[in-house]
Amino acid sequence: MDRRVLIIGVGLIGGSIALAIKKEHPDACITGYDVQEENGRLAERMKIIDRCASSFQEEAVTSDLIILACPVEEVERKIAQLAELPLKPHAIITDVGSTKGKIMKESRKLLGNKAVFIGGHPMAGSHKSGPGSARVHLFENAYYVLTPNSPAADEKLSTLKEWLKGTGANFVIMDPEEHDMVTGVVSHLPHLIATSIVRRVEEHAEKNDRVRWLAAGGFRDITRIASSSPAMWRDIVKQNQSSLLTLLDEWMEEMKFVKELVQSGDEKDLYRYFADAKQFRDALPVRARGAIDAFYDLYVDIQDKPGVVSHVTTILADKQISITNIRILEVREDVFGVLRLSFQSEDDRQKAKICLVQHGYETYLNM
Ligand SMILES: NC(=O)C1=CN([C@@H]2O[C@H](COP(=O)(O)OP(=O)(O)OC[C@H]3O[C@@H](n4cnc5c(N)ncnc54)[C@H](O)[C@@H]3O)[C@@H](O)[C@H]2O)C=CC1
Ligand SMILES: O=C(O)C(=O)Cc1ccc(O)cc1
Repeated sequence: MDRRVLIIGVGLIGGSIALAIKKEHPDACITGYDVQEENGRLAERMKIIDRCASSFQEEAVTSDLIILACPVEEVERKIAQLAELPLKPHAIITDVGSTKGKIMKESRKLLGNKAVFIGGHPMAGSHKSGPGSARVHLFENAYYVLTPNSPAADEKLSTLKEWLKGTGANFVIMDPEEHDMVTGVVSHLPHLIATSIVRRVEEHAEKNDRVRWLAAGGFRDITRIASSSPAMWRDIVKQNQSSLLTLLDEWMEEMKFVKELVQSGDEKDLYRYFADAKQFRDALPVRARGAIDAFYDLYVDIQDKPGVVSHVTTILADKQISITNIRILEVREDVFGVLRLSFQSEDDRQKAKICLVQHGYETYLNM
């Protein structure tokens, strides 16, 4: 197998793919190109990629594998630009974009080229972004959709799977239109709904500050994804417009039904509505590892006292527990804030929890 890989867009997904490729193919030279130069440099410093380049065109013509890992509108533009280049005859071009229909249509421009295009979408990720959040295990046990665009691309499927073996993902071939409808149902529409819930709550919070304090538990669970990259989601909605319009019509019907249910107050119907949803959700398969589990975060309530943050970090340093990220998240009525500590492993997170609790801190695994 040839050994030059180019990743265009070294953020959460590009960075995680780079780590997974390196794990299985340590000899491969992985170059990253990112329009935000600091992301490329950070990925290089973190040894996520071997080197970063300042022009993707120069790198593309000598690469055996090109992975487009930028927002999906940009994936389309990059395909058109790559189609103009004298790419290596056996090169494979793939992407990781959350939509496939428009990208696959655009990929026809590459058919005149001897390189092949195989669309890709790892069905795992997070609301975090940037190379600092990249994780080698992000895609473990997740489904990874592949959409080859030609018989020549079919022939290269096994080579691409070999490159991506380190992801630990389960590959599945899908038709691009079916992909966009299914991801519309399970990912893109839920994202719009989560975001709209946050916007409703924000409006209420402007009138009553207590809304902010009480926005906990369930609200946080169903709106976590609303903290994702706005640029990425702007592009997904633009690319999957037609599926989303159909799904939004269905959603409005569902809300009409819910309104009638609430209005009727019928105990049996209300119970059934919740029970049916619980039964379906409880039966959904759970993934053993990866995605959100790859982020070992611990939340700690901290009081408004000088030196409290350094007290927390000193307790952990004394126990030789490394923190990979630290952030003060929000202000509540009775406390100064919530500290979010990120660790490299579940083991570190559990150790940190135990020693912080011993020192009287209140900690949570989720917010
Ligand atoms: N975040 C997630 O959970 C998942 C995202 N995806 C897809 O992966 C792709 C990347 O998303 P993330 O890694 O999450 O976002 P990210 O924001 O972490 O990384 C995207 C990177 O692309 C770079 N970029 C933007 N425009 C560029 C351009 N013109 N040329 C070169 N680089 C450019 C950005 O500077 C950034 O570093 C998107 O297409 C998204 O739809 C797929 C599965 C999961
Ligand atoms: O954060 C989460 O739970 C996600 O669902 C992440 C995600 C975002 C976009 C995708 O195309 C696939 C996965």
